[in-house]
Amino acid sequence: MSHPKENEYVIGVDFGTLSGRALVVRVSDGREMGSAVHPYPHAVITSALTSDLTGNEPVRLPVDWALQVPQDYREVLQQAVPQAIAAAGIVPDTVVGIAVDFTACTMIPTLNDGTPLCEVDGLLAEPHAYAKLWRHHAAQAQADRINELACSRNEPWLARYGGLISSEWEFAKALQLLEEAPQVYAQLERWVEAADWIVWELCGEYVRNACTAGYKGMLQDGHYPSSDFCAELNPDFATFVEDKLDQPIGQLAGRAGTLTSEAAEWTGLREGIAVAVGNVDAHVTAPAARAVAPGQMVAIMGTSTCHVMNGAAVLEVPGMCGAVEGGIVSGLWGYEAGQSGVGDIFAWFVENIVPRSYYDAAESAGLTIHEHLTELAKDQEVGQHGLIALDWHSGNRSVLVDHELSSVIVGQTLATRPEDVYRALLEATAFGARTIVEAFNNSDVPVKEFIAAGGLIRNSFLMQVYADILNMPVRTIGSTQGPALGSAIHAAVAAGAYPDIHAASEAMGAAAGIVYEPIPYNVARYEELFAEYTALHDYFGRGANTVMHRLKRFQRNAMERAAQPVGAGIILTN
Ligand SMILES: Nc1ncnc2c1ncn2[C@@H]1O[C@H](COP(=O)(O)OP(=O)(O)O)[C@@H](O)[C@H]1O
Ligand SMILES: O=C(CO)[C@H](O)[C@H](O)COP(=O)(O)O
Repeated sequence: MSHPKENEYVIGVDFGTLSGRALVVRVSDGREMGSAVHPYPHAVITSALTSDLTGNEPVRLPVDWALQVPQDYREVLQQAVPQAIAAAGIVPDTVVGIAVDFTACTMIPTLNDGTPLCEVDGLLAEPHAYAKLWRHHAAQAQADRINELACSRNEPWLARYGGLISSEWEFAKALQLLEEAPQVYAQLERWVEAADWIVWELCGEYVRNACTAGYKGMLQDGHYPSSDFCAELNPDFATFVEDKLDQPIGQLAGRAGTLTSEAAEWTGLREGIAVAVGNVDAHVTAPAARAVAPGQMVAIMGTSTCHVMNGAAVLEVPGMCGAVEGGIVSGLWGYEAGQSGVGDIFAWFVENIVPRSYYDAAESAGLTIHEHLTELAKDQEVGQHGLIALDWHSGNRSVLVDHELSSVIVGQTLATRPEDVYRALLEATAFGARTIVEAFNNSDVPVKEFIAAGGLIRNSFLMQVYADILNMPVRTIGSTQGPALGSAIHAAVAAGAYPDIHAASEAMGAAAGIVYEPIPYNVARYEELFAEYTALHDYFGRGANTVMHRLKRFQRNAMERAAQPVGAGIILTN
């Protein structure tokens, strides 16, 4: 290990849901020098593959699909990295390492050389050949079967996932691919996490990171679910692990390889610099927040929220996403839980429900629509809007692990205004977070601190609502670039500038941000509303009323009917 020099830099690249952000960071002290963002040209594809992709007619997608285009990820390296270097005003040759973090579980089907199937002749118009984004929720039927079988066979790994695995993950998505498009599955050679694919693009080496392999690929104690288990799911799935998934594992902050000449050309960086093993946008943020000790829960609040926390031992937390040894930092058990929709819910509301007049008023006040609605809602008494909402617009990842669930807002009247609903939605996400924190506390994995990172920390009213509903202080991270900074810290270790992630986090982690203390008056009132939230949560989420599941089935069938020519006489099941 060499001592970090004053004029050495690293780059962290955070691949989010809609864009990739590159951040240049000084190795010696973590100073953020400059950054740039590149939005993915195709964003998230949910309704149809357009003709620019298929080269022919558009191809409609069924309900709950969410695809992305891998070429958009390459563009982030080609655009955002050089722009960040220019913004930082540094000499590119002083960059000693690069690391990336990605949304997960975002899966790319590829050939053995890493070529995404959607770039292979004959597969351009095949939806299953594209990247399936983390929030592709169309594999719930496969996830249900995986859960039922694992439970009936008493599979030892199931407890490591709180008793249920999610439709967002590697096995459920792969099984969907096999069962809906066997001809594409036959061409699939590697089933690759996007985090590892982009590292492969950078250094020419396919190294599977320990984080996604553990949380999303069900790798526990060195083993994946057995071929026997996979065969019982579907005989053609028996050799999935050995044929398409298994790959040498790289530990977090390790070096995957060095920058290739092609990637050096794309990024403007020096060939041969260290490329770190890939990581997940949530987990990578813990060192950036200097929150790697057991009991420090970091909530990365953006389009969704992930909750990550270290623990000294492994215990079962019902409905958690997973517990993985070394899943956040080596030497500790990393726990993860999550809410599939948070900022996404607020975005849905402002894009679909808020009237034009509110946009005009926001513009006149020089505010974003979110800021305007927050201003209108923030001085209400707790409960004044008369509403309770469930935060399930994108399903429920924890603690129910069910993406067939949807939202409900109780209490609307003719007097209900947009700001009332907006506030109820903010509160709903905080109630969802409290449900998760309580699941940990009740399982002897106590949450001692709650640290918020991600884009939503800019909303101070929202942070106060979380403090009041959780009844614990909420500390924000003193950086607006938590994941990218976390990646940069990993790059510094991979480049040999620090001996391990603890030392690098200490030297380069962000300063503490604002601490929001709970306000006792609000806490008392939110207690009552949380009891109402929990009653609704259990009623719709734990089987007393399965209307949400039935509505999803109606919707799927109706969509299929709508896609058929009139009089086609199709038979649908429910
Ligand atoms: N002032 C605000 N209050 C609440 N939500 C906001 C506000 N401004 C933006 N958002 C939401 O934040 C989300 C973006 O968060 P961000 O962390 O930037 O993205 P990502 O999760 O892709 O990294 C969007 O879903 C948007 O709806
Ligand atoms: O599940 C995840 C990590 O395990 C996803 O990466 C995350 O939910 C998506 O992140 P973001 O909301 O920041 O785009």
